[in-house]
Amino acid sequence: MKNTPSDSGEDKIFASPQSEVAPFSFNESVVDVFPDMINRSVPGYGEIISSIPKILRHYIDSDTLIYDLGCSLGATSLSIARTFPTLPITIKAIDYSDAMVERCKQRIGAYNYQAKIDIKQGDICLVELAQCNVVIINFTLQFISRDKRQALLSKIYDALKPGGIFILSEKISDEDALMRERLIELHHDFKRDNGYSELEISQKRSALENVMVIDSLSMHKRRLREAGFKHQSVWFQHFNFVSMMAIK
Ligand SMILES: C[S@@+](CC[C@H](N)C(=O)[O-])C[C@H]1O[C@@H](n2cnc3c(N)ncnc32)[C@H](O)[C@@H]1O
Ligand SMILES: O=C(O)C(=O)C[C@]1(C(=O)O)C=C[C@@H](O)C=C1
Repeated sequence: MKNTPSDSGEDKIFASPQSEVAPFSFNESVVDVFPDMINRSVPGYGEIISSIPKILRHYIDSDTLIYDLGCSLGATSLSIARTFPTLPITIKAIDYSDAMVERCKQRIGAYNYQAKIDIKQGDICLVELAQCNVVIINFTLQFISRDKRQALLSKIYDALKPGGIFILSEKISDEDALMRERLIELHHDFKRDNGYSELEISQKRSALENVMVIDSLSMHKRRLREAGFKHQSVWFQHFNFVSMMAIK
């Protein structure tokens, strides 16, 4: 995807030694480099974003309502809107970070499509969801406190119309200690291959500690079942990053 100049910076946030690494936050400096950061940090990110419209092909009609929860700069919403440029679908994109929401609003205006993308600042644990056809949460549940995750998934299940689809992408922690270690090594190799230094990898890791709390795949599966989803599958995995789909 083409970036607008304001968010096309190279991620150098953790490149210099910091005497004390502050907890990671989706602030203005992160927003400036976010597309570069997420593409170089999340294996399969681009493939997930470009595959989601293909998965949704069978769920999308003119009056479809889609939620993109934790939308950041709107990559998922834009990917959908640009794949179906003639359909007047409605996408409600919500993010907690003011900086993300402001930049997302500038970004989505830069393209032509019929979809109405409505971007709002808000906490996805608190917002009310209308009856909808599709809900997507890409790499955001991991930033929500664990004790709120089940309630959020249950709210999503309740909001979906029968036959509606939920897409959940997350970093996961393998339950097998050896595999967990190997997958973390592979992820760090992925970051190295993308130009991050040892210092950048370790300082970001410290910044994310206690901010990004990751679950096992079986925990995600259990939560989806508990929320009411009877049909679920992992449709994508690259190292310790997965995307799941669940149908009501
Ligand atoms: C890794 S980014 C998501 C990436 C995005 N979905 C994409 O595919 O490009 C996580 C986002 O979740 C947002 N976030 C974290 N907690 C949130 C909450 N409680 N409500 C809404 N957004 C939240 C952050 O502000 C951040 O923009
Ligand atoms: O696990 C890591 O080291 C990451 O950098 C992952 C991750 C994510 O999954 O959201 C963390 C923060 C940024 O938003 C980009 C990527």
